[in-house]
Amino acid sequence: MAVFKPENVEDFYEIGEVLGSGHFGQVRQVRERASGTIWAGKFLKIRKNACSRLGLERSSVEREVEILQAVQHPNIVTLKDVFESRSEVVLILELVNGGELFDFIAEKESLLESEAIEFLKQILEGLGFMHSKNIAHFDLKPENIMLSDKVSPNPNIKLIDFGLAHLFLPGEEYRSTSGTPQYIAPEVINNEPLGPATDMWSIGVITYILLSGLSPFQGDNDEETLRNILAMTYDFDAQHFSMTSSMAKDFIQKLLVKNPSERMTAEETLLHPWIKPL
Ligand SMILES: Cc1ccc2c(c1)c1c3c(c(C)cc1n2CCCN)C(=O)NC3=O
Repeated sequence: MAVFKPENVEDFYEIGEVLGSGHFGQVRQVRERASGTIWAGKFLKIRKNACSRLGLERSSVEREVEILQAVQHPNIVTLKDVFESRSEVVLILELVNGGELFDFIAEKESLLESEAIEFLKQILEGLGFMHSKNIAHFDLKPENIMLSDKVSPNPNIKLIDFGLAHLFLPGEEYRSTSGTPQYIAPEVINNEPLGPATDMWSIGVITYILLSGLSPFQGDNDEETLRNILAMTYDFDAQHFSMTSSMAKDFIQKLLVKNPSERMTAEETLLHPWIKPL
């Protein structure tokens, strides 16, 4: 069982404003007392006993920590420290100040293909590194793709939030129906075995959104969205894709493939002519 620091996190960090919250707990700005450096503290409520339904299983937090410790890469947020009290685990994470890719797109409606390619190259470098270590993210979406800063012309991309990530043991079969409807692959909906290819479907959806501002399968509610995914009812809306290159559409079409084994891998995407022109 992993041992996290039993000291009180507030002895080492001054707790600041809330940056975000979710089913897991909260993410807050924290200031390291010794150095003044600002980090992101992810405060996770832990179940006190097997019967309680509130909070996360400690084992799932251990898994997230183990995965974060295994993937040190310029495009993946780094984990600095872990503290534990009776009912809470606190992950001290690299602060990524530039906000979500989601907001960046919202402000610009959609991106130039050259801008989208620069973002995707970094996302795929980080993802390819994770997949090479048999780790899949399983919650890729614009909210979990952060920009290092808001000002530089081509900000650094960081993948965050490994709460649903999984480290595959050789030959292991893994199923999960977690994730966000708009971005999940058909095999998730069908409760079939998942793998790194499941992340690649999400990349196809994210690319479609980056280039058009539209979400390919989104329906009026989650049920309709899931039906659209299984029916593969997406097209390149003439109004939003009239200026999009055929290479870009080919890239998306090679990811939004129902059979996971026929989808491009992260490595193959980095060699696709749209991403890596000859
Ligand atoms: C400046 C800012 C604003 C909101 C942030 C973060 C940083 C942030 C961060 C992280 C996570 C897991 C969630 C975060 N959130 C919550 C929203 C993420 N989609 C993280 O790991 N580092 C962050 O900076």
